[in-house]
Amino acid sequence: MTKLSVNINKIATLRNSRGGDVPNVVQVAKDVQKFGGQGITVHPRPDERHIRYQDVFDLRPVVYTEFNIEGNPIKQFIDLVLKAQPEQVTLVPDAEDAITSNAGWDTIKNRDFLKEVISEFKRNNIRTSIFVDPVPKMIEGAVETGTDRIELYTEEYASQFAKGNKEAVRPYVECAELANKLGLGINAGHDLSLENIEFFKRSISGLLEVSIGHALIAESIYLGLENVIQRYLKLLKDS
Ligand SMILES: CC(=O)[C@@H](O)[C@H](O)COP(=O)(O)O
Ligand SMILES: NCC(=O)COP(=O)(O)O
Repeated sequence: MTKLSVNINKIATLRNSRGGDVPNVVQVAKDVQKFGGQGITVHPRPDERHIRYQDVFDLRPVVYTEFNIEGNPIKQFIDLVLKAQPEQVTLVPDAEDAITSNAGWDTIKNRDFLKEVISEFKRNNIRTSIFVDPVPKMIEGAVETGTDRIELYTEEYASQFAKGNKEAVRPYVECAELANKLGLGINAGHDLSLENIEFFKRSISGLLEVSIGHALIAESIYLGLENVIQRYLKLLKDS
């Protein structure tokens, strides 16, 4: 089964653009779950340009599905996650000034650092996932860090798929086979959409979870949030 975790960063972006509390991120998280979303993802960034650290604490009591907090494990982020106790933390090596996440971890260079941070989260019963490019060496390196899961960075797949290049899924298929063999759980995310999700899901064996935000919220403008979530759930069904 592949779970749909809805990333609500963009709801916070919209709210922050006016300085008030519309739309209310807590209400949206409740509605996402009511509409069938199987998880809520947030990616608080140090400048709090969308999800604020306080949002994480406000969301914690209402997220009864699976709370996934993503981010670069700087001290402030580690403290936040340990306090909020989500079901999953996803570590992403994004620079502070990056518009959005734009690369996976070099799991070889950062092995010792990742090992230390991951063991701290695992000691606190928080499942760990690390964001990686679909490169076999990085998957092998991920095992060494002790992480429970990897999140495959799907930007390249999404941009190639939009150009009609379905072959772009191949490195993901190979890395998923390797991850399955090595006992790593597989998540995926970034730029997944109603257009490209079905082919990805059908291609990747053992895909446990996708986190989708930007496209899902954009699609909801035309189709409505409940309808869009239902469409994703249908496309993610095991055949
Ligand atoms: C980790 C990842 O893939 C990102 O898509 C991210 O979580 C989205 O963050 P922004 O909403 O800040 O672009
Ligand atoms: N981990 C990826 C995520 O949460 C959502 O990414 P996107 O759909 O906003 O690109």
